[in-house]
Amino acid sequence: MTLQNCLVFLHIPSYPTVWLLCKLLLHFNEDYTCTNESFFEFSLEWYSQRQEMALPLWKNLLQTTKERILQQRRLSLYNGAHGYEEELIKKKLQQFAGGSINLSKEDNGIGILTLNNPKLMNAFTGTMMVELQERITELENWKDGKGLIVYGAGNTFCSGSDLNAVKEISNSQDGMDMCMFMQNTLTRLMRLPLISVALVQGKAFGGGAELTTACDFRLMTPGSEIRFVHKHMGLVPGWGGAARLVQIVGSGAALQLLSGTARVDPEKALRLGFSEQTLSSSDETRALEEARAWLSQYTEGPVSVIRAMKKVVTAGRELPLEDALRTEKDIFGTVWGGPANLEALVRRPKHK
Ligand SMILES: CC[C@@H](C(=O)O)C(=O)SCCNC(=O)CCNC(=O)[C@H](O)C(C)(C)COP(=O)(O)OP(=O)(O)OC[C@H]1O[C@@H](n2cnc3c(N)ncnc32)[C@H](O)[C@@H]1OP(=O)(O)O
Repeated sequence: MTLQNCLVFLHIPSYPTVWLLCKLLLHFNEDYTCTNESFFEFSLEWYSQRQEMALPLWKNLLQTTKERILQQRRLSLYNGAHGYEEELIKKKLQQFAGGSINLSKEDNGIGILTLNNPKLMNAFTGTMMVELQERITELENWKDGKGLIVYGAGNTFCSGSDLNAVKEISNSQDGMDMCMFMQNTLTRLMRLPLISVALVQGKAFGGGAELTTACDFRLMTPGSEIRFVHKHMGLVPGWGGAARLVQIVGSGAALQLLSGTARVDPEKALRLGFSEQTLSSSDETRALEEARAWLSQYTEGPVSVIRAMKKVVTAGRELPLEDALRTEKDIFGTVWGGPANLEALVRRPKHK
């Protein structure tokens, strides 16, 4: 990290600590590179040794910035250490154009994410993969968001990667890059502090089936089908679908669905606990309305509480017990004595 990067990265162009930062980095020539963490460890060490010099503000800034870096690291599954160069990968993916990923954020806190490439059964082109990441970044920054419905245009969900693009990136490096990009993206989707539902109409095949596993819930319309067809492609899931499927239905059922490329219709999905409900209509508009109604029973209530609820469940699902408990404590602290809590103490609701 050079001095310029440091300053830009730390976003502290005006603080007096720029002087301190320059002092520190003067020890190193311009080409000094460091990992973010080693830089902050060194800085903290350097300043803690010169206690009288270290401005409390500077130490707080460093600590906050370090936490932000670690948070950013946590958000991203892969990074440079894994050979993951995101900007290069995005450039490559953008060579395969077509379709779009649309997002509408509604006043009631429900987002509607539409996979829009109906001519190809909503198959994911390279630009759609990049747009999916852009929409998820928007959702990560949507502080009023409580719920999300993911569905496909043209009354079908998604038939996986666009096979025309797949042919062009069939070499190992490009395949691994696409795999890491989509795993990063779907992990961020899964971790959104919103309650997410995949509305499955028509077909959810291959990567499309994997996308359904990155949502908290699945709702299916009559006649719809989820199918992990990877074996027929000489593949295993690459977008994280296997790891998530095991968590949802258990390893036995997951192995049968993957190695048997079973057609999962709404009845089978209910039996497996893979789908929450079979909707009554397979009409696109009515199915979306039914999905909204289903989701609203869980997103009713203060946005801060709904988002905190998803966060504690994510912690319980992903962290070792003691870390999950500590995270729950921290999240509890954000709502205890908050506006919704205080208002409820006045209202004294009866839970009949
Ligand atoms: C990590 C997994 C990931 C990867 O490896 O990168 C993948 O997801 S690989 C792709 C896995 N998906 C598939 O193999 C599905 C292939 N498609 C089908 O099996 C069928 O299309 C269908 C989904 C069962 C629907 O069949 P049907 O209703 O008969 O429609 P058509 O087959 O006529 O499709 C209409 C139109 O759409 C094109 N199409 C469909 N899927 C894809 C796709 N994945 N990539 C590119 N194009 C696709 C299909 O070719 C038709 O177009 P035209 O031939 O121009 O009419």
